[in-house]
Amino acid sequence: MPPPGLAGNLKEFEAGGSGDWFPSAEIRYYTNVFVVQDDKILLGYKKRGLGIHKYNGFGGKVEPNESTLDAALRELKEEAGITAPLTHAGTLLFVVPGEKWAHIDIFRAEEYTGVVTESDEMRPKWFDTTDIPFDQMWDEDRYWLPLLLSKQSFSGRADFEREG
Ligand SMILES: CNc1ncnc2c1ncn2[C@@H]1O[C@H](COP(=O)(O)OP(=O)(O)OP(=O)(O)O)[C@@H](O)[C@H]1O
Repeated sequence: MPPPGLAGNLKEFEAGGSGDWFPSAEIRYYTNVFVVQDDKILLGYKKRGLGIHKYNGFGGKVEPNESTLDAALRELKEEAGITAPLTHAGTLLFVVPGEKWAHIDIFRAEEYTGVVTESDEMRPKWFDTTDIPFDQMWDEDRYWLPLLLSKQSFSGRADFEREG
């Protein structure tokens, strides 16, 4: 069974839905971009804000009147200083009690232009794909990042308890 709220149910989901699977919650849209070249993956060490002190792809909130792809390109440029042709890799939904739901579109790039540059928000670092620092990443990344690396499209939902 597909994760609730995904796989074709987006229209009902956005409308607030009904029944057990669709508690009324506002949704916030995010992007996340991973550059993969040969056996290396580019991650960023988050210096401030949501996910501080974790490694992640480059991304952020989709602004009003901006497409998800445009948002992904903008954040990649702002946070890592590069531009890249992006392929949609998967979609994730994160649910935290009492917070807006986070809908994250994840992209993969295999080439880029520009010079990888540290920003106020992110310190970029290349890792071997066999040595990804999952213990310094969001807990659920270990489940779907291997799918991104093997180019299998994915969708998933993770429900978190509140910190503490
Ligand atoms: C809960 N599980 C999660 N697992 C993995 N990644 C997660 C995540 N929850 C959020 N993310 C990512 O974290 C970044 C936050 O971005 P965030 O700094 O808030 O956005 P933005 O750059 O717009 O911030 P400013 O408002 O400019 O500070 C963004 O890439 C988003 O995709």
